[in-house]
Amino acid sequence: MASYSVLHGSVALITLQNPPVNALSAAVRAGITDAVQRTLKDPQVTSVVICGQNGRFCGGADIREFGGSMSGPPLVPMINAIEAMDKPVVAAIEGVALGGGLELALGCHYRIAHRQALVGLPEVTLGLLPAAGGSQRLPRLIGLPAALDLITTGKHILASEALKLGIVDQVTDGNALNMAVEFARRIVGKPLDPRRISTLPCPSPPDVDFLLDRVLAQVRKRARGALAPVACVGALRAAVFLPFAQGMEKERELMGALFDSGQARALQYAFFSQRLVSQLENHCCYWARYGLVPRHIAPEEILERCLYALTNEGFNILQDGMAAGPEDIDAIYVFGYGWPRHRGGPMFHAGQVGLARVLEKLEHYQHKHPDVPYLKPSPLLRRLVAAGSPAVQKWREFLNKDRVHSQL
Ligand SMILES: CCCCCCC[C@H](O)CC(=O)SCCNC(=O)CCNC(=O)[C@H](O)C(C)(C)COP(=O)([O-])OP(=O)([O-])OC[C@H]1O[C@@H](n2cnc3c(N)ncnc32)[C@H](O)[C@@H]1OP(=O)([O-])[O-]
Repeated sequence: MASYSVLHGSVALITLQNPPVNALSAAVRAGITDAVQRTLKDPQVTSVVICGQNGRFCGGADIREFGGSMSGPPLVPMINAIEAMDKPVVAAIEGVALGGGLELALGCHYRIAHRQALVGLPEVTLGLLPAAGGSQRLPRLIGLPAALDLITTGKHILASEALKLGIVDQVTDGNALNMAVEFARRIVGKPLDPRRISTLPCPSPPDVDFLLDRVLAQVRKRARGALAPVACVGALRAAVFLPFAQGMEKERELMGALFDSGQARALQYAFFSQRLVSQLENHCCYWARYGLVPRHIAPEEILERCLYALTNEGFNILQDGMAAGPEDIDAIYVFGYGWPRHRGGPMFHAGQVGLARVLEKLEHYQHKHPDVPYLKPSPLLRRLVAAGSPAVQKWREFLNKDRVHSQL
C-alpha cells in the first residue's frame, strides 16, 4: 500500500509501504493511484513528494507478481498520470531506486537522492527490459550512449554518479526526504513542461545508426543467446526514432515477447533461488533452537552428484561416438550453458580434479544410491583411469585407438 499525509499544510507526502524493498505490488500501485487523486482534488496541496518507507525508495516492480495474472492499476498509466500533474512532484530517493522504482522517479518532475542511494534499470538481469517507460525516458534525460550502457548492463550506480549523468537533480549526505520536502515547497509555481521527460527530444549523436549497430553487435556477442539485452537495444532504437507514444508501444511489444520467454522465467527463478539459499541457513538455526536434528547433507555431495553424473554421461557420449572429443562437450557447456569459462568445461574439469578421483566418487555415490543409473561409472572412464588418466588433450587420440581396437 501507500500512505498519504500533508506536511506544512501544502506538501502531499506519498509513502510506498511494502517491506522490505517497497516493490510496486498491486496494493502499492493502488495506494499511489488513490493518493495522486487526493492530491489533485486537494486545493491546499501545492506540491507532492514521493518516498519509500524505511529509507528505501523502491526496488522495482514486484517480481513475485510476474508469475500470475496481473491485477490492480497498471504501472505505465500511473507513472504517466504523475508526470502529467500540474503540481510539482519530487522523488525522495533513499536506499534504492531500481527498475520500476527508477521509472517511477523518472515520471516525477524532480529527483533528490541520498548520495549513497543506488539507482539503475536492472531488468535485463531478469530477462526483461525497463517497460514502465524507462527505455523511453532515460535516453531522453541522459542521452543515448549513457542510457545504452545502463540499460543493457543493468548495473546499479551510486546517486553521486547518477547526479553527474543527470538522472538525479541533487544529492545530499543528510536526510533526502527532508531535503525533498523543502525543495518541493520552494519550486511551487515554476514551469513544469520542461520537467516532463516524455515531452523532451531524445539527444543522440550524429552517427546514431552506427552507434546502435556497434552496440548491438557488442551486446549480441556478450549476451551469447540471451534475448533481453538485444531487446533493450531495440527499445532504445525506438526511443531515438519514434515519438514517445509509439516508443512506448514498441517497449510494450518487446516486453511482451520477453515476459513469456523461458529465459525471463529462468532468470527470475535464479534471482529467488539465490535468496532462498541464504534463508535455508536461518532454517538450520530454527531447527537447532527447537531441538530438531536435520539430516546433514554437505553442499559438496549435492555439487558432486550433479557434476560427476554430468561428466559421467559425457564419457558415455564420447564412448558412443556422439561427440568426437571432450572439447565438443566442453564448448557446448561453456558457450551454450554458461559453464564458467575459467573452469574450461565439465570434461576439462574432470581432468583437473583427476579421473581416478571422479571414478572413486562415482563408485562411492553409486554404492550409496544403487538405484540411480547416472552414477554407474562409464566404462570409458574406467579405461581412461586404467590407461593412467591421460590429459584431456589426449582423449581424442585415445578414443580413436579405442574405437579402432573395438572394431578389430
Ligand atoms: C507492459 C508490462 C509492464 C510491466 C512493467 C515492468 C516494470 C519494470 O520495468 C520491471 C521491474 O521493475 S523488474 C524489477 C527490477 N528490480 C530489480 O531487479 C531489483 C531486484 N532486487 C535487488 O536487486 C535487491 O533485492 C535490492 C538491491 C533491492 C536489495 O538487496 P538486499 O538488501 O541485499 O536484499 P535482498 O535479499 O536482495 O532482497 C530482500 C527481499 O526482497 C525481495 N525483493 C527484492 N526485490 C524485489 C522485487 N523487485 N520484487 C519482489 N521482491 C523483491 C527479495 O526476494 C527478498 O525477499 P525474501 O523473501 O526476504 O528473500
